[in-house]
Amino acid sequence: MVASLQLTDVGVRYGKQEVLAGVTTPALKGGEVTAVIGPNAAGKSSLFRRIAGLLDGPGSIRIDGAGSLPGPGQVCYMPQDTSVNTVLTVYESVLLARKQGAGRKVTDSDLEEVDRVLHGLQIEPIAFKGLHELSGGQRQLVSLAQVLVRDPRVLLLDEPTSALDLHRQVEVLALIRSLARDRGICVILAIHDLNQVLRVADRVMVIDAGTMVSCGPVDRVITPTLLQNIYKVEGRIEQCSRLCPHVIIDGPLARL
Ligand SMILES: Nc1ncnc2c1ncn2[C@@H]1O[C@H](COP(=O)(O)OP(=O)(O)OP(=O)(O)O)[C@@H](O)[C@H]1O
Repeated sequence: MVASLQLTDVGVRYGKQEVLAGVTTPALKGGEVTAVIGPNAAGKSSLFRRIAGLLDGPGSIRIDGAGSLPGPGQVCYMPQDTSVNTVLTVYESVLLARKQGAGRKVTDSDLEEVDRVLHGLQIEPIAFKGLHELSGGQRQLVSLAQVLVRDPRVLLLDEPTSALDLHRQVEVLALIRSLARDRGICVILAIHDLNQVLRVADRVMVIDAGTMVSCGPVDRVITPTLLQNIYKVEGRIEQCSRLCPHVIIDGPLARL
């Protein structure tokens, strides 16, 4: 079944400080990838933590049209910080993530799913390394494996490619794209690289200073006006040979 997620008037406060208010979206459908963009400290991670049920706050979050609270296992969240302090191996940590809230008995299908995810992310060669022995990029791939293995309805990925080299970024985003399509998962990812957003996303949500300032198809949202208004950078959008739009920084900041 295709998932859907709809936010109505969602907000976040830390104590008395309101960092996000009035976020209302159309129904974000399974099979689609929504990118959340915006300046540092705009409120993107706070929005993710709120959707994942880790923070309370005003507003409603409807998944598959039901209830205002996400049910267990419906939402999987990969935080920005992927540091670890455990002695588990990569394989153990991914299997443990798979079993989270799902009973202790490990079945053949659990093991097959772990193998499938490790293979998809091409991290089989490090399966039996300790988490503490991994590079930053490897840790990020393992964190991704830990959420993908749980078969979520809604997948929230906070900067999932920030530590990856270009080849891995391209591969991981392609994997996320096809998982969304094949499994009908609703994927929302925060990402700063606008060129990757233009390649992977169907829809873009722009958060600026705790407010959603726009939400729509990528080509309508990522424009020279957005570059200027949100990022204070002059630029234009051009298409590559495969007709995918790319941001070209131009003007005084083009060459430093
Ligand atoms: N645990 C916390 N307690 C208090 N304030 C917080 C907490 N976490 C975040 N904030 C504040 O909330 C605001 C939004 O932070 P958030 O992490 O959501 O931004 P972001 O858009 O994800 O930023 P970035 O792009 O830099 O990761 C910031 O002003 C931040 O200082």
